[in-house]
Amino acid sequence: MAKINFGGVVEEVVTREEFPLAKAREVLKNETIAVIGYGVQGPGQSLNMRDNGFNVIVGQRKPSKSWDHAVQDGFKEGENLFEIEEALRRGTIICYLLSDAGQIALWPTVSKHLTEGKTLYFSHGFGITYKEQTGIIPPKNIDVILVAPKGSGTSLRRLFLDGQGLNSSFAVFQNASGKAREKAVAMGIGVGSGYLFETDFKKEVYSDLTGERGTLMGAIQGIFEAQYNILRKRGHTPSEAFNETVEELTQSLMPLVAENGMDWMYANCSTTAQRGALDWRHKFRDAVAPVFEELYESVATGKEAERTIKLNSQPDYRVKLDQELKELRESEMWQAGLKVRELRPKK
Ligand SMILES: NC(=O)C1=CN([C@@H]2O[C@H](COP(=O)(O)OP(=O)(O)OC[C@H]3O[C@@H](n4cnc5c(N)ncnc54)[C@H](O)[C@@H]3O)[C@@H](O)[C@H]2O)C=CC1
Ligand SMILES: CC(=O)[C@](C)(O)C(=O)O
Ligand SMILES: [Mg+2]
Ligand SMILES: [Mg+2]
Repeated sequence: MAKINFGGVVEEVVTREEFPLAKAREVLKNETIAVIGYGVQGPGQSLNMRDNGFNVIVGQRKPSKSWDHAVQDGFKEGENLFEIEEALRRGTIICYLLSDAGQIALWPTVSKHLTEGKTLYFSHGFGITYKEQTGIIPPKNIDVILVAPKGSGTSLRRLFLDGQGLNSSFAVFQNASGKAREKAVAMGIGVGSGYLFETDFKKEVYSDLTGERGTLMGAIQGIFEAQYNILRKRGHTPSEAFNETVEELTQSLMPLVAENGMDWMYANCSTTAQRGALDWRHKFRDAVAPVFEELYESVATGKEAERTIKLNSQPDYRVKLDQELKELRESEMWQAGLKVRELRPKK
C-alpha cells in the first residue's frame, strides 16, 4: 500500500502500479463473478470486468428492460447471461448490485446460495450496516467484501473506456477465507478503479448518503434554486439567471476546480469576484452547517435508510421517482437550461 499524505493526514491507498491488472487476474482466476442486477452499477462493473479478462456472468430478471440492456451490451443468454437464481448458483463471487431496497426483497433467495467458500460483494455499505432494517445477515463462513466506485456506473464505464479510472473505496466485513482483502482489492482493480482507499461498511454508507444528499446532489440543487429564484424575482431573464447559476459553473469554473483546486479557479477570476467569494463563503458555510448536522444525524440514526427502504420498496417507486424527476426537468430553470445547452457551439 502506498502511503500518501492527504493534507497532513497520512493514509494508505492501493494504486494500479502496486496491484496491477495481471495480479488481479491471478487472484480471481478460478472465480465466476456473478453480477446480480443490471441497473446503473451492473453494466459499468460487469463490462469493465469483461473487458479486463475476468470470468463474468450477469443475473437479471427476465423479461425486463435491464435484461434487454444486457443483451444489447453483448451478454448471451445461457452463456454469460442468466435468470437471477441460475447466476446465483453458478457464481462464486456474488456481486449484489440490485438497488438497496431491491436487495431486501431478494435476500431470502440470495442467502440460499451463499454456501461455504463463496464471496458476497457489495458496492454500498447499506444492506449490512442497517441490518436491523434490511435483514441482510450473511452466513459466517463466507467472505463479505465491498468495492464502492465513487461515482455513477455510467462514469465508471466512460472513464474506463477513456483509459482513466474512477476512484473507489474498499472494505472487508467478513474474512472467512483469510483472503478477503486481496479479493476486494482485485475486484476493485477489475471493475476499473483508478485507485482504492480503505474504509469499513458503516463509514462508506454514512459518507455516501451524506454526500449524495449534500453537496453532490441535494444541496447543489437547493442552492441553484435559491439563487435562480432571487435573480428571477429581481427581474432577470431566465437565460441570464441560468447562465449565472449553472452554465458558468459547469462549463467554465468547475473544470478549473477539478484541474487544480478552488484557489486556482478563484485566481482565474477577477479580483472583484475573488474579494466577494472570499467574503461570502463564510456566511454560506455557517448558514448550511446546521442542515449538514441534521443530515448526518438522520443518516447515523437510520432515518434516511428507513425512508429509502419504505418508499423504494413500493411497487410504483419507479413511477413516483420519474414523476419527481419530470417536475425538476419541466421547471423553468431546467427548461431554460435545455435551451442554453442547445445553444452551446458544436465542435
Ligand atoms: N447508481 C450508481 O451509480 C451507484 C450505486 N451504488 C450502489 O450500487 C448498488 C446498485 O445500485 P444501482 O445500480 O443504482 O441500482 P438500480 O436502482 O439501477 O437497480 C439495479 C437492478 O436491480 C433490479 N431490481 C430492483 N429491485 C429488484 C427486485 N426486487 N428484484 C429483482 N431485481 C430488482 C433492477 O431491475 C435493476 O436492474 C446499490 O447498492 C447502490 O447504492 C454505488 C455507487 C454508485
Ligand atoms: C453515484 C454515487 O456514488 C451515488 C451518488 O452515491 C449513488 O448513486 O448512490
Ligand atoms: Mg456514492
Ligand atoms: Mg450512493
